[in-house]
Formats: sequence, C-alpha cells, structure tokens
Amino acid sequence: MCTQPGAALHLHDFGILNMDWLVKNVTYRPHCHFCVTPNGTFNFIFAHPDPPTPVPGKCSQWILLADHRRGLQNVTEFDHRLLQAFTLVTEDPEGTYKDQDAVWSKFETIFLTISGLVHYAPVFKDYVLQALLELHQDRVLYLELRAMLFPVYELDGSLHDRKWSVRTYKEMACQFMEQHPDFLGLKIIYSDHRFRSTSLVAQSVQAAMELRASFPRTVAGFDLVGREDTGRSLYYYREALGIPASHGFPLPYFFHAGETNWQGSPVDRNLLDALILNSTRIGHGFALTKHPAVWADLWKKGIPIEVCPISNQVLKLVADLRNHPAAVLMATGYPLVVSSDDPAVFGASGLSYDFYEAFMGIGGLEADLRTLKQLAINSIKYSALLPGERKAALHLWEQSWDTFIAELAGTSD
Ligand SMILES: O=c1[nH]cnc2c1ncn2[C@@H]1O[C@H](CO)[C@@H](O)[C@H]1O
Repeated sequence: MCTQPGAALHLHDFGILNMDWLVKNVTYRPHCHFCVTPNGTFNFIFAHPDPPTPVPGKCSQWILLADHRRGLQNVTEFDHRLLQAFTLVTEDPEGTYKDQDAVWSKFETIFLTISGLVHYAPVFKDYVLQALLELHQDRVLYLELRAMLFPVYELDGSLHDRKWSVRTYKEMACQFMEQHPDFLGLKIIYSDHRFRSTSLVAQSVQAAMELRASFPRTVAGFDLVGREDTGRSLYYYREALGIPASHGFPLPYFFHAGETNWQGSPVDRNLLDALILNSTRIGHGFALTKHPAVWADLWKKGIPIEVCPISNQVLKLVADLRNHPAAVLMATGYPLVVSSDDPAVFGASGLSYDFYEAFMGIGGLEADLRTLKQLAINSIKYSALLPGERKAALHLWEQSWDTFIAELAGTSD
C-alpha cells in the first residue's frame, strides 16, 4: 500500500534509514575501524591516521574494516552479522527476546553500536539526505525528528556541537527540498535520555531553550526518551522541566508518556505530568485508556496521541494489534497520528508499514479511505508547522491525495 500518509511526527534520529545502507555503503568507506566489546557487540570509528586507543577492558584494539574484509573467506556472512547487529530482526523473535528486558536491551545496544558510524560528519550528512529520500519515496511530505544531538566528529577527531548538527539538519533538508519541491522539510525535537541525572537534564532543557531561540523554525521543542518502565518519571525531573516556564520562555514539550503495560505506577502517571506540563502531543500514550480523567482533559485540550503500531508490537507492549488501546481511542474519535518510531531497527521502512498496521489492525472492519485521509490530515494539523507552513502542507497533501484517488479509480477500471 502506498497511500498519502502526510507527515511523520514520531521518528528517532538514527532509526529511520534502512540499516542495509549502513552496512553496504558506510562500513565500506575508507578509514572505517571497528572493535569488539567484552559483550561481543561492535563499536565503530572513522579515523586517520590512527584512531585513539580504546579504553582497556571496554573494547578490543581497533581493526581497519577494509583489512578485516580482505582476510575473510566469506564477506557476505560478515556483512550479514553486521546487519543483524543493527536491527532487531531475527528468525525466532519469541526465542531471541524472551521478555521486554531482552528486546529493550538489544534495542538500546543498536543505537550505541551504530553511533560511531552515524556521528561521523560526512556520514551524518548523507544519512539525513538518504533518510529523506527513503521517506519521500514513501510519500511522506514532512517530518519531526526526536534527535539527541550527540557530538558529530571529523576524521581528525575534532568535534561539532549541537548547533552545528541542527544547522546541518536544516541545510540538508533545504538541499533536499531544492531537488524535491513537493517535500516540506523537517523539524527537530531535541531529546535527552530519561536515565540521566536531574542536573544533566536541567542542562539539556537549557540547551533546548537556546536551540529553540537560535533556530525557531527548525527546533520544535524538547522530549525525554528511552524506556519508560526502567527510566525516570517526568515528575522526577519536575524542577528541570519547570525551568522554561520560570524564565517565561515558551518551550514546547513533546513527551513520550505512558509507553508501558503497567497501571498505577509512576510510569503511567507520566501521562498526568505530560498533561500538567502542557505537552503539545503525547508519544505512544499506551496507558491512556486506564486514566479516563487524563484522557478527557487531554481530549478537551486537543492533544493527540502519536501511535506507532510496529514499535508497540516489537517492543512487546501489544500482543494482538486489535486490542491496541489506540483502537479504543480511534473508535471514540480521539485525535491520533500514526508514525513509525524507528522503522529501520524493526526491519520496516518509511511510514507505510505502520499505516497499514493502523488501518488493518487498529481501525477495525469499517476502516476505509476516510480513515487514511483523517490520519493524514491529523498528521499535518497536529504538527509543529507554523500556520502558514501548515496551510501550504495541507494544500500540497490535498493535491497528492486527489492524484492518489484518481490513480485508485484508474486501477479499478
Ligand atoms: O519507542 C521508543 N520509546 C522510547 N525511547 C525510544 C523509542 N525509540 C527510540 N527511543 C530512544 O531514542 C534513542 C535514539 O535517539 C534511543 O537510544 C532510545 O532510547
């Protein structure tokens, strides 16, 4: 199914582009080294002439990948091993990931593993362009990216700061838009991990305010990411998250909240704090139906839930999509947007697969073209686009929807 999904509002920086590209393109570039950690996972670095010595006990000596491949009998098998290290895909998911701890552990390891590849400046730029291409081919017209903005490095080890990364995201998006006038760019939701100390999160909130002030059209706001069940609650960070308001600085929040199967824990209570902290949208909001009062209040304020069906299945929040809480939300008319979270890590791509799942599994037997249309319109309506940008996006989307319908009518003749 290649519909007109509109905007992708819930995506994470380096989980969006097919991991095959990292294996086949990036690891074949010159000066790519790898080492192996005591747990058997890979680390990568691009460096010339020599990479810095790894911290003893943390990783083996660096090995130049080109040399390593030259010495191998079966390069395809090695590349397959790399690909397996970059995704959650396995032939035996139930056996491989016995519980949520197992799947989340590998999930976080993947982001660490690919970090040395994607944070190398030339790769970083190409990643953005390639990812936009993949999403654009899937007819996504605009995206909002949760990005951690870790330092990006050059071959000589010099580092770029967050501002450089935001500027580069912006430049790459502009470059892409010049070649694809039917694409409307991206915005960044700067994100920190919910495992960090309160003082570090306070620093990140301040950094978010500075970034938002410097790039008001590119930086949409701030979020806290990472596994909620084992991470810290929004309440835990209340002082840090109160900093913008205490300065009279309107920093929009886009919180992950209630991405849990539990009820009555600080984790599902994140929904309450997301409401109190005026979150613009809620990521996942899986626990929402267990909190009718919060549900009603969020609804009154028009706060949409970002639903990521494949992510919820892979990370084991839902066994049967037909019982996804979003089915209840959709049946009641609660505003939803569908997104794909980290499609590359899940072995999917773009946004279509999640639209398909939402349509087939969550929408029920009466889901039809109107469902798809509403979801796409929601993705533009609830985006962080400015009013003028939103109007343009809606106009562009309507044109592509009309073409899509005409094509559909044509094929059924
Ligand atoms: O579905 C999700 N829920 C919570 N955190 C996530 C999800 N997907 C990705 N990340 C977080 O984003 C970081 C990479 O930018 C990952 O390290 C992971 O913690």
